[in-house]
Amino acid sequence: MRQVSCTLTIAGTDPSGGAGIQADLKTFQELKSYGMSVVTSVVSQNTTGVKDVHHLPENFIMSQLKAISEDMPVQALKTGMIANKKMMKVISEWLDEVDAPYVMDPVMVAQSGDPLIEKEDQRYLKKYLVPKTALVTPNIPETEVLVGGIIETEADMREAAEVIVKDLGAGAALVKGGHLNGRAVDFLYDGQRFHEFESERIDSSNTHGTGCTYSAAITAYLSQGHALPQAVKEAKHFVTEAIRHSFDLGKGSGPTNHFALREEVFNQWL
Ligand SMILES: Nc1ncnc2c1ncn2[C@@H]1O[C@H](COP(=O)(O)OP(=O)(O)O)[C@@H](O)[C@H]1O
Ligand SMILES: Cc1ncc(COP(=O)(O)O)c(N)n1
Repeated sequence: MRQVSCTLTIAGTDPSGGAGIQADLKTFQELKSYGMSVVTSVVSQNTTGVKDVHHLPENFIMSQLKAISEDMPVQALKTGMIANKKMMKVISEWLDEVDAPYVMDPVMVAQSGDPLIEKEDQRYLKKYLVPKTALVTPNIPETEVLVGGIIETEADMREAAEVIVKDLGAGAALVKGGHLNGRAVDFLYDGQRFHEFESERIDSSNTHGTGCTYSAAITAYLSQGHALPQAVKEAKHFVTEAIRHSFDLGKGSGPTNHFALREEVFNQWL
């Protein structure tokens, strides 16, 4: 019988295809994992920003989650945009029935600056979801919300990663440095030690969906049995190449290139 790893994303949509559920499914597919998705919010957005948002009722989110868990295996899962407390609560309840590593991308604001989660509900991510994670992957502004403080240096990033694990109860924390100047470095704290993942900073404004793509890639590698530091290392390579070969599409911050590791496709474009 053919075996395949199954990965699930629970997130909002991006009709322009660079972020959210669409980015997650493209990433799963590229990394040879069978992708599944549960929509939380339908977001009308493109590379320039968010136009409108329609939140699905929490009972409908639960219905989708049950449709997956009563029928399909899940080897690893991730969450992206979860707009409000009611959604967080049902997802948290459902997670109690699932035995698979859970990666949380604590999405709060789109690259364009538009909010994707109700501000007063941000704190409920910590209460309902962070303690159930195998990994949380905040960028700098999200880290500041999670730990309450300003992150300006690499030392601050490391300290925050430790707080997210030791005080907030995450399984591990990957604090991403894309929003700081200088090298693009991320710090993983796994409860025992730090791991550092570095790449050169690529001169590109096409970074729409980088956080989604990165956390989806980590999820795909975890579903295939990689240990966490190895999964992050491979995913960092994937997202770096996706930024390096990103598409100049749209009028705003363009999407990353999920084909970037495929030489045969890539050579055709050169
Ligand atoms: N210009 C860039 N060059 C290389 N890597 C980058 C660049 N911008 C972001 N990254 C990397 O992309 C990943 C996503 O980072 P970040 O921008 O911090 O998150 P988010 O997309 O959630 O805001 C991280 O590994 C970060 O280091
Ligand atoms: C539905 C959804 N989820 C997440 C993001 C964040 O992506 P990014 O910060 O990389 O623009 C987004 N724009 N839309």
